Amino acid sequence: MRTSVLKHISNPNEFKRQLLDWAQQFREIIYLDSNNYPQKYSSYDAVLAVDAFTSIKTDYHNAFEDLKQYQQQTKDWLFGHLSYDLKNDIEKLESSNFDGLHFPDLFFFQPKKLFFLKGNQLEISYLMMCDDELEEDFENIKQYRKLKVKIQKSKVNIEQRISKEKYIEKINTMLSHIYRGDIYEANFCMEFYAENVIIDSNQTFEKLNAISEPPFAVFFKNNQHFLLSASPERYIKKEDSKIISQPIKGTSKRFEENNLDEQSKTELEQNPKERSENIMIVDLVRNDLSHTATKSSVKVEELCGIYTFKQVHQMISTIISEIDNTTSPVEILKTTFPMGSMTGAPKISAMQIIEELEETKRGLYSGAIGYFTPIGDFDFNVVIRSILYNAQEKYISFSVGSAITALSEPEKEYEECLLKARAMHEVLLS
Ligand SMILES: C=C(O[C@@H]1C=C(C(=O)O)C=C[C@H]1O)C(=O)O
Repeated sequence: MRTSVLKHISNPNEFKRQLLDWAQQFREIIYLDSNNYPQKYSSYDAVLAVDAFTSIKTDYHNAFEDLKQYQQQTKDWLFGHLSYDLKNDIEKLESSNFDGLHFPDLFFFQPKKLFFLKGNQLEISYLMMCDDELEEDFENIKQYRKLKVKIQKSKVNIEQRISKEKYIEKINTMLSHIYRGDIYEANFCMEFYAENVIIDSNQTFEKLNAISEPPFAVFFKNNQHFLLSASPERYIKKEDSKIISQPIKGTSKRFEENNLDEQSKTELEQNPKERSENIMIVDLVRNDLSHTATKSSVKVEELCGIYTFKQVHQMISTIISEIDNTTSPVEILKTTFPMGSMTGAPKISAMQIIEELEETKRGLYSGAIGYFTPIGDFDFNVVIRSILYNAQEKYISFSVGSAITALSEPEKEYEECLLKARAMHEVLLS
């Protein structure tokens, strides 16, 4: 069904830039970049999928079943996204908060043209219907120089959907739910947005990616919908019969001065609030994975590891399990979605309270973006630290959040949100 060719790339960083610039001509684009971040479970350094041959786009009703059928019928590479609101297909929940972006709840496509980069090796894989274009495209990409078209960028005026006073009030309400025993932990998020703006999405992504260099960066385009993501977090990956989930909970500041930076890392590692919020989510993920795991196969491979990124230090745990080969890949997503790190514990009550207190429909923020392989393996990130853009409606949005537990201080949570929002602010205002 596909024709594949291997090429040697002498300058992978330059090639990645050319590849993404060349890709802009297509209506559907997913570009994934792990930015050479050292990690145990990485399959590629970068992947580009463009030009849909087939696709599926749905709201949440019956979405996982539709995706399951689409994946089983195509048995090819599929790239796309799951939005947070697919929770409504899994549980009796609803999403009635404000939405300025209007992304579909679920979108996947089977790309005609695919590129996989690992080290100096590039694999190009084209559907046979267009494999006569492969060599010519490769030559074009190598010589690709972006045309300096001046996009009439507008001044971006970023507003905050929830004021600081209201934020503190809402966190206090969240805390009263926790003291009452309704929940132990919930991730509360708020939106920053700008109206009537036109941005150069490719250039904005390049800037955001350069100042963050995260392992799960994504440039996504579906006609007028864009996601420019600098996510450091993996939601879930499947490699044969092994499932890997890597929730992040626990965030601390970076400092230029080495001593202060080390201190910030140590404080994160030892902080009882950050550790307990991480461990509660590890328990939840263990429970989620147990729905599809073979007996006694759920294991915590790493608990509360500290990882440094350009913008922040993060605490990450790795939970693994084994499945037997009759389990459908979509079933594994359905029984773990939405990811524990963006919801809370217990999950359903946390999602209900989140819906009540937040003011923006999460949509693709707090969802996942990734791919299925032809044999049904997959890899998905968590959509955070991301700019979402509806070019037709000239609307830009980025949300940030943090985990609220009994040990939370509202002022500190507010500061953590601003810290996470800093990179997005910086690139949009520069
Ligand atoms: C909600 C966000 O991040 C989530 C919350 C984190 C935390 O509370 O420490 C860390 C990673 C994410 O799971 C965000 O970046 O917007």
